[in-house]
Amino acid sequence: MITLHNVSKSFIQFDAIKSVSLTIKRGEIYGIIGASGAGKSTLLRLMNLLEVPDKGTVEVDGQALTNMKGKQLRQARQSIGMIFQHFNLVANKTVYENVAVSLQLAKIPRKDHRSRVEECLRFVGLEDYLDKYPAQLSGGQKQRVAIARALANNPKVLLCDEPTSSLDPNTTAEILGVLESINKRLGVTIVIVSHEMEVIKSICQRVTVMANGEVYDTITIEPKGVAMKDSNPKWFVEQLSKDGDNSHA
Ligand SMILES: Nc1ncnc2c1ncn2[C@@H]1O[C@H](COP(=O)(O)OP(=O)(O)OP(=O)(O)O)[C@@H](O)[C@H]1O
Repeated sequence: MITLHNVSKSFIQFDAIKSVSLTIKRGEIYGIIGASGAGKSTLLRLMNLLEVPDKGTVEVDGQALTNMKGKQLRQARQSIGMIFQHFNLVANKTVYENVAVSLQLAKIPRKDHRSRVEECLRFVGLEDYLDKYPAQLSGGQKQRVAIARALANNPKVLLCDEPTSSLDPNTTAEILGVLESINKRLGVTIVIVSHEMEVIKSICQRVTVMANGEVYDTITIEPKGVAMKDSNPKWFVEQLSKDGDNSHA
């Protein structure tokens, strides 16, 4: 579903991503973990070309994004939703308007907005919050609105950049539940960047460990979060074996 081939990205002489190749399968919930500055967010943003790679190719759902520009790229991006740690809602727009922004950008006729916005808000359990403003919502509710906005154009992929890092443990579990149901009920492939082992263990089927802009390893996680070692990266296995631990990678 997502294939990166020898992708590199530098910022002013700093090599943030160094020739990374990976493949994410259709229907997976896939994690990216690593220490601060390892390149996790940059790697995620390369998957929808929010960051343009200096070298290498990015393919999503059979489409080579790295060969596209302008309108064609904007259209391809509509099948890739994204959510962020700080939600990125527009403060002076209502919940309804925040979700409808996605439909406006996709040039969906206005007459079709209401039913689609309501459907997406129902999916995340916020159908009664249409007229509220972001400041009137809890962190978890804000993230639900951001998820509804990301779902509005029926994406095939949802990219999540530290989606629960601003939330308390209970709200984190709720949001992970929403992401799981998007994956199961809607068949959306999900990629989650997180520095929290608990998040990765509880929801992901595979995880790539990033270190210094490179893939350190890719691990399969069994149901219930037990590591099934494709190989034996000591650091990662140590982290996985820490029970109920919230320590940062
Ligand atoms: N736009 C940019 N301009 C310059 N340097 C950047 C830019 N974006 C990222 N970097 C640098 O690239 C490296 C990787 O950043 P990235 O945000 O991908 O790491 P990360 O693993 O997500 O870290 P964190 O967990 O702290 O968010 C860092 O050293 C960062 O300072």
